[in-house]
Amino acid sequence: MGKHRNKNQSKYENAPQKKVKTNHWDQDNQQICVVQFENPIFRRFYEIQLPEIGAEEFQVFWQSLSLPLPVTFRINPSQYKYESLIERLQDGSLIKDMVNEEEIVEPIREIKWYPNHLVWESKVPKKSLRKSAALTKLHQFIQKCNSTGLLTRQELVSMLPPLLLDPQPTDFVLDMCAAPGSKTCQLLEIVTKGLIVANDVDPKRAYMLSHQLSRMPTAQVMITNYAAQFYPTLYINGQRLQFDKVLCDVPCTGDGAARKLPTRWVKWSARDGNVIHPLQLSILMRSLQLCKIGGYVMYSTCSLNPIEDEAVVAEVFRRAGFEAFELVDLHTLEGFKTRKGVKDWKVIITDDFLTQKYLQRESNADQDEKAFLETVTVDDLVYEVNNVNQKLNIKKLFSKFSRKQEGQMINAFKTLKPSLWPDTEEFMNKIQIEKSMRVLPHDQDTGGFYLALFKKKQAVIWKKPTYQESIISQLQPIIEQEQQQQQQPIIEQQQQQQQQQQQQQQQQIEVEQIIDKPQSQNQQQPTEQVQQQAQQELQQKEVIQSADDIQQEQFIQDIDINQDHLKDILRQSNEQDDKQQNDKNKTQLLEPYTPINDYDWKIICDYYGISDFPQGQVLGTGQSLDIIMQVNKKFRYVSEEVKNILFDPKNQNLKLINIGQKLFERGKESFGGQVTPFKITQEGLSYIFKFLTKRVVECSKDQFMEILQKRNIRMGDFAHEELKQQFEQLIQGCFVLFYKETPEISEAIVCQYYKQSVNLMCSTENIENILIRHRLM
Ligand SMILES: C[S@@+](CC[C@H](N)C(=O)[O-])C[C@H]1O[C@@H](n2cnc3c(N)ncnc32)[C@H](O)[C@@H]1O
Repeated sequence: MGKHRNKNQSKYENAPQKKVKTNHWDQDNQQICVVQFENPIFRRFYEIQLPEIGAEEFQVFWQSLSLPLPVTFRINPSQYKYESLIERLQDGSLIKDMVNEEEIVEPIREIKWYPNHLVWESKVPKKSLRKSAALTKLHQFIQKCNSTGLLTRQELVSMLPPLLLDPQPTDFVLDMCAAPGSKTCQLLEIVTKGLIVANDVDPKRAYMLSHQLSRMPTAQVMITNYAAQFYPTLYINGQRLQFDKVLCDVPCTGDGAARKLPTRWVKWSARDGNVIHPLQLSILMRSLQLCKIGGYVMYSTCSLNPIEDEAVVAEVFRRAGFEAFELVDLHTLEGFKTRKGVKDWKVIITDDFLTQKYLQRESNADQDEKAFLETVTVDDLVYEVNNVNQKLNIKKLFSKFSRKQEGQMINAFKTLKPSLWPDTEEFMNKIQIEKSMRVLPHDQDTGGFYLALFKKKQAVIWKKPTYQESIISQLQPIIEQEQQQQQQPIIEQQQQQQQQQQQQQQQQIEVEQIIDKPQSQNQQQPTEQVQQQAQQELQQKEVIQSADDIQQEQFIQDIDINQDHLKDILRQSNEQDDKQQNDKNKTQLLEPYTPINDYDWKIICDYYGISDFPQGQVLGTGQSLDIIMQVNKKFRYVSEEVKNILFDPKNQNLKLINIGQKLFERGKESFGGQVTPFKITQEGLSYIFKFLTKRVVECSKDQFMEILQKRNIRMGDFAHEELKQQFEQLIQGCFVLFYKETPEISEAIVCQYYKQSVNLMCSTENIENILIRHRLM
């Protein structure tokens, strides 16, 4: 380890350089810029981190990172008649209808390793798909189906975490970093009866997530807005809520997603991974606490940097030991090529290490070290630091520089957590890191991805981690020892002070931390009294921690936030945390959700002839205000689980973005001065339809489809006399038109009868959803 394969030249230098360029909208400068898909520092980094792939393969890997991604989508199995779409794709009839016969490309193919024929791919990249006249229809069809919820367009690798987390319909699932929500959607397709808590620290993104989910029934969903590393313990029926599954799709540098994020090529820096590692670690630690014993936590990133991946996984084992959880083997998808989690990697402090100067240094290996040192500047001191000796050398190097430069060195060191470094091979074998999964872009023409699945076996108690000898925790005493040797004249006095300090520090550590760390030989043993004290503290803390409910360490406060594009993420996390602390002392700003008041409920029930529907699960906010005439009033339907969480007195001031499914709303329309009674929402219809005994009109399938296509019908022009009479018997207002497919299944749509016309009261997407499904059948 630590040896470079070459002197002043990358082993891949002779390989042809690609020059892919693309226009890209630069958010920061608000202008279109040309992005070149090449970045030598980025490339050099991965040449170092992926030694297991040879030069030739590296070239393929590298080139694949700059190619556009294929379009992939997943059919939503919770949609009625989704099988018809699969059949039409399988027999090719759907494509034949749309694609020009002369088209040479295979327009669409099934992803065989994904279960139940749900995932399909078009090799024609998104851009070409839009431009190609022959494929325009196909593209429009995919877009339409996506907006109506019949399918979800999602990158292939991004489907892996929910797939391998294997949620069950009745599971309680927590999605820690959920926005913009493609993985939450995937969970929602399966978890139809349990609970999904989807969270994001960024309120704007959390609202995007809410919008994304609105394509599907969501009574079992709660969207929250917390910094995940400080996610509060939730209670349900007075009991601590523990999740069956936790998805921990953390914020990352995203370099595995460089194929779809052109800015990664411009802004890439080796330091970014080092900077974001502590936040990723703290989110994973909290996820492991919130999971129930016997449950699963999926950790994933779209970065191939081991510091964001295996280093984070290794650190949770160092902190929790080997008993609390274990890694689950993820290499189980037949026909899908995966790579094992790596046991070894390099820590690069800054990008300069990857540049020419360092390489020149390597080429002059026999040059006198001292002479070389005279020529380097602090910016050149950027290193792969894999053991104490190398680290000491850096310390020596830095010690030659001026104060300002030393300041820079300290800053550089501050970003370095010992957990960035790989542990011994023995340790990595013990945690079975190879069970975690890497996906390289060129293996299957996808993005790059990393996944690790944990099975929780016991309550997690975080301990002070111990690092292998060579890692940074051992650095301080050795440096001090060196300094002592160099400064003999003042040594006695300093030694005494130092010893005292060390003793005090040692005592404090023993008392404050939960320690099961074997003492290193040069550390002093605590006194008997301190041992006793530590033991008492340990017992007390175990009681608290075995409840798995401790406050997280403030990892992020150590983060150096000089990284431009990570700043926002980290600042948000900090702000959210501050806000969370402040919020504790404030009363809640938003009116809380309460069950629908009896007055409105009676109006609704009388109007639609509803009985036996659980009033307690229909909730609204601001109900204390103007109960009777309030316009734009909305009521949402939540599952029993969501209701029980909301009304558990132990859950105080929940930071909610949204809950459940919008079910009733009162618009501004009025009929002869009367406010419209509440209309049912099309999305909520699936929950309430079978409880309606009034204001429902049955028709034939043909009549239904005719009305659906016309959208507005004037009674004067309407040919179906019998149906017309049924409409005319309605008093003005909302009603539901339906036809019966089978005795159990009906297709239904929310309409409004208004004077002499019938209008559909739902979105274009709602209408398209039904029309497409019928065209497919
Ligand atoms: C990789 S993206 C998640 C993608 C999402 N799982 C999906 O499939 O659509 C990471 C998300 O984490 C959020 N985030 C960043 N820091 C966070 C924190 N401390 N707690 C919770 N969410 C955070 C970001 O706002 C971002 O939406």
